[in-house]
Amino acid sequence: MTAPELVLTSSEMRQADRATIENGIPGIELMRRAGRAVADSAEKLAAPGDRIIVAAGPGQNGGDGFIAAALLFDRGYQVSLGLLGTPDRLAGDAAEAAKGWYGKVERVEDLSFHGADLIIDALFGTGLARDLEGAARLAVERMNASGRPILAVDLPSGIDGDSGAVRGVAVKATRTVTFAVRKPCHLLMPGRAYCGPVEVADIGIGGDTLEAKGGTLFANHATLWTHALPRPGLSSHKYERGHTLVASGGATRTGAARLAARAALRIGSGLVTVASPPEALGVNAAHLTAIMLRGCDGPEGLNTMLQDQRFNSLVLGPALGIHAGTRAMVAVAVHARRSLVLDADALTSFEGLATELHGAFRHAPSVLTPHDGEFNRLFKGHPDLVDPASKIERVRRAAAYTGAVVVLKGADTVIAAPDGRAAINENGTPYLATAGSGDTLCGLIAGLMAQGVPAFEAACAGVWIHAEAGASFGPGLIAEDLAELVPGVLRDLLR
Ligand SMILES: NC(=O)C1=CN([C@@H]2O[C@H](COP(=O)(O)OP(=O)(O)OC[C@H]3O[C@@H](n4cnc5c(N)ncnc54)[C@H](O)[C@@H]3O)[C@@H](O)[C@H]2O)[C@@H](O)CC1
Ligand SMILES: Nc1ncnc2c1ncn2[C@@H]1O[C@H](COP(=O)(O)OP(=O)(O)O)[C@@H](O)[C@H]1O
Ligand SMILES: [K+]
Repeated sequence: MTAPELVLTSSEMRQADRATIENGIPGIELMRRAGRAVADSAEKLAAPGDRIIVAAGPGQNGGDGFIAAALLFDRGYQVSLGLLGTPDRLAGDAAEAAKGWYGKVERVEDLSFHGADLIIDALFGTGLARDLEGAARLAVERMNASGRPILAVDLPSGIDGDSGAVRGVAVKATRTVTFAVRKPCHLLMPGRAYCGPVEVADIGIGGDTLEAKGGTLFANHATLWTHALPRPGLSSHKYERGHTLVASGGATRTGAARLAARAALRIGSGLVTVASPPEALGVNAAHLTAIMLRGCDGPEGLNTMLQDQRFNSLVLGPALGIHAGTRAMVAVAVHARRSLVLDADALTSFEGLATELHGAFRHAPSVLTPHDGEFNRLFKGHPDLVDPASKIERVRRAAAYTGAVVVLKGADTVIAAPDGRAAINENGTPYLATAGSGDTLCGLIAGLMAQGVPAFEAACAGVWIHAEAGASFGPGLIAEDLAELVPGVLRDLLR
């Protein structure tokens, strides 16, 4: 089976580079391999003899640019190179690399990018330390304004490697070539949108080294969780496939729960029941067939229902109402120690009260699925959770704080577990931004947990399957479609 795709932060990557060097591959050799990968990638974007302009920065990213420039010159391209700063400031491997470039070293300020068939952006990589200003900023703005194709070395200059944020201004790359593994900025927004297609070049940093220095952050693909997906045995019966309970809102707010319930059933939960306030039983009954329905009056009603141990997975939140009653239902669910997915109103009801959730979810598999607004409301007053620039860091901290797996939704949904594992999702589509889409996601995750899938794997799989379903439909997608698309996605996964 293919291993999960590791993603390394800038500091983890530096450690992996260092370990590789200590194990006997000199830094300059790594840089030569990186530069060769850049040259090879450039050739895919250029025609023989084309004019290629390399913008090199003051660090090792610039060093990669010098190597690529020399190789491309040898391969018959017309190459010019402009440096940000002066050659005497180059240090380490970059200084060594610069010695192999026999052409003129221009000032990056003097380059005219309009004449280029291809620009190679080797200004900054993982060492970017502050916002771009002055000559660096101007160079990036001029590269972007030229309208010429740009190949970014490691990552588009101006993008923060760990957070994917734009530091003042950033190169809009046509394509990016990175080394060994992808970095968070290749998957997180807005960075991802600046990269173009990302090519990962092997420069000889071993899998063991990458695993040892990273090992907790992944791209969210099937390789991460497919082993955990439920596969019913020949003699399975429905009670072995779990029983998901979804709490419904009042008479005019019932659709969200039914969307979640339907998704739980489609993902394979053996039974699904909607727990409905008495006044909403009629409207729920009018719309449910395979899904069962039970009257459930608030926290006491839920407590009574949960005496039945067969309800092993719960969804609370969609359209449940923002009030103390919802908080009390969450308390009942937590006390009952069932697999639990909390979304929407169940999260917003704790606005400013996050301390009540501190460590609350340690004792049972639990998943919180906020979008940015819900996350910021929930953890208001906790700058350590809300302020970090990196989405990965925010989600990891929230998971550690609550003891739950946290899914921070968006175009770049990040899933993190209290033990530090995290995954970035990338197969979504903007068409998923439609009313009720999040409710469906809750049902998918709860339905997987009902079948015994651990919380982190259930959350990662749920997010991916949800996104895959949405992407397979595309324009015109409405939340009702999502659950119906799940069987097709599952069929491919379980093949
Ligand atoms: N041996 C290694 O570690 C390898 C490193 N490689 C390359 O090395 C890169 C990392 O190199 P570095 O750590 O030197 O970092 P960078 O080359 O990304 O940038 C660091 C340099 O830019 C300056 N700088 C940072 N932010 C600035 C700003 N906003 N305005 C102006 N100057 C700024 C710093 O003072 C420093 O001189 C990677 O992205 C990759 O391209 C590759 O050659 C593979 C091997
Ligand atoms: N631009 C986007 N690209 C990919 N996925 C998106 C995008 N915008 C929203 N989504 C996904 O759509 C879902 C919306 O959920 P949510 O905001 O809770 O909506 P609702 O409350 O209407 O159900 C989430 O899974 C989110 O990750
Ligand atoms: K770059």
